[in-house]
Amino acid sequence: MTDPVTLDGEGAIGEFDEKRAEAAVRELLIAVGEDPDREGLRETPSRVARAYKEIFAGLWQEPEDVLTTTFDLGHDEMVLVKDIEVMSSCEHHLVPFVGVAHVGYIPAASGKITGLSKLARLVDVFARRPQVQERLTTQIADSLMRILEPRGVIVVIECEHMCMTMRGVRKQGAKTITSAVRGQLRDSATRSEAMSLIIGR
Ligand SMILES: Nc1nc2c(ncn2[C@@H]2O[C@H](COP(=O)(O)OP(=O)(O)OP(=O)(O)O)[C@@H](O)[C@H]2O)c(=O)[nH]1
Ligand SMILES: [Zn+2]
Repeated sequence: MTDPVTLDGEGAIGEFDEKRAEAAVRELLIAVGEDPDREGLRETPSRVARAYKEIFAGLWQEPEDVLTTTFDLGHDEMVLVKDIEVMSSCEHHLVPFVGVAHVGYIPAASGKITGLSKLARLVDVFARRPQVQERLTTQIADSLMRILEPRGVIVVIECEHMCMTMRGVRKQGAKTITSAVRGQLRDSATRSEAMSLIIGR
């Protein structure tokens, strides 16, 4: 079986190796001083392996897989879906970072519009990988620009990082906000309109 090889966070090549993941979790349990053969832990390596397969499912998906449905509605004003749940994993500590994403775009005059749910699916494709928040934000914006060819894109993500909460600096409630703005949404008036829609909850 080919090892999954990540290319700068651009996804994996090869299958998910469940047996290998299971063996690694067993090793980790031993390394932290646990007994992986005790009753409560006996099934844990296989459970964790299956959980990782789900949590990192985005490694085996491409944005093109989800941005499939496009319509021609003749709508060329901003479309914004806000408060899309984000559940991702920090690639430095492999613990979750969670929060919301706001994704907006301005279709080209005779351009492609996608289904609203597809924007949320797109967030998941990139969130379900070992990530940093900045790259997650950029990948969503750049794939929308590439696939829908809109006049502009804005992506704002607000997350709390468990690696800052449950360990390390241990600061609960700190939110990290990242944004990526492309095309016409870089213009200050358009950008302000988008930001006021995002902030006005
Ligand atoms: N820029 C960025 N940093 C992140 C993200 N997720 C986690 N980090 C940071 O990655 C850094 C890794 O720092 P290191 O000094 O290598 O690791 P560490 O000793 O575990 O750091 P501490 O978390 O400060 O204990 C930490 O400052 C984390 O807060 C992210 O999405 N973006
Ligand atoms: Zn972290």
